Amino acid sequence: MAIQVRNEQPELKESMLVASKVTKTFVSGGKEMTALDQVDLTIRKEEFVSLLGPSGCGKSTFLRLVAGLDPITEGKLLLNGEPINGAGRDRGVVFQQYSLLPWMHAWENVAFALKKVSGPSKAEKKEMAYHFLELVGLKGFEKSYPAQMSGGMQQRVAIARALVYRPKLLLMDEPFGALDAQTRRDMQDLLMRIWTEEKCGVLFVTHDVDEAIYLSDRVYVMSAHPGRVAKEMTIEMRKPRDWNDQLTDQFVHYKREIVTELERQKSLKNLSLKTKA
Ligand SMILES: Nc1ncnc2c1ncn2[C@@H]1O[C@H](COP(=O)(O)OP(=O)(O)OP(=O)(O)O)[C@@H](O)[C@H]1O
Repeated sequence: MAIQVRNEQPELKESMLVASKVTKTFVSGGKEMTALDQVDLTIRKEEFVSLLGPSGCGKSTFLRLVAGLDPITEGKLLLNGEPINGAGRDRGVVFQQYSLLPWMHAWENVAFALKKVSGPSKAEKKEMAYHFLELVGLKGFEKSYPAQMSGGMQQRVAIARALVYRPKLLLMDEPFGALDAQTRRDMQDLLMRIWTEEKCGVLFVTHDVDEAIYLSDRVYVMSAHPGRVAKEMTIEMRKPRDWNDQLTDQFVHYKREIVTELERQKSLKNLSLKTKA
């Protein structure tokens, strides 16, 4: 049953993803550990939202909750008004590790995501895989094996695989973390182009402040352990952006604000570690 969002919160009404007081605890070695504590976060339709924060603050945990790979412990996590209850084709996920099947061609890796989809024929699924490989700039490499491709190319295949069933929300967990600086920049521009064409929402986890500002409509900065939302910032720079935008006063202003918050979180974390010792 769809949960009604209260009228007095219009920003929640227009959001495709609503996290309200989401808490996640893990039990490990007989001890309970709170990874996320009352996280409030929204993503509007077709909005690009990044999640930044110190290592271990729960960014990946949050993304896994939205992907439906783990259940929340407390709070509300709604996608289009419905509680998230397991994985679904309305969400595509890209991790840092490409996890392609090495014995399959690039196109077969993409089409594999459609394995359980009834409707399109085998030939149509192949056509869809070819279409998305072209979208990510891999026309001509459809029959390459993962081992014959660079890291950047493999990640393009993984992105094509996540997009092939046209998810409404793309979830990306440090997708460019393993790539060299130049490939990473190319992939950021590719992602911006895809986002413009595919018009899906994006939840993007990264450690890279420049990357978050460059790509996002909004950035959330999380506090160190347990993860809470420490700061939310709207990036009011026109899109699509290009590299010159990173040299503007506006960009530097956003960067200063975010880095200051990250440093604040780091010192709070160190203080709490010292107090515990
Ligand atoms: N399955 C699990 N069982 C127990 N603890 C877990 C599990 N998954 C994550 N955690 C713990 O939850 C906390 C948050 O982890 P998470 O990986 O979400 O952080 P992160 O912000 O993504 O870190 P990083 O930036 O280093 O990738 C960590 O303390 C981690 O050890």
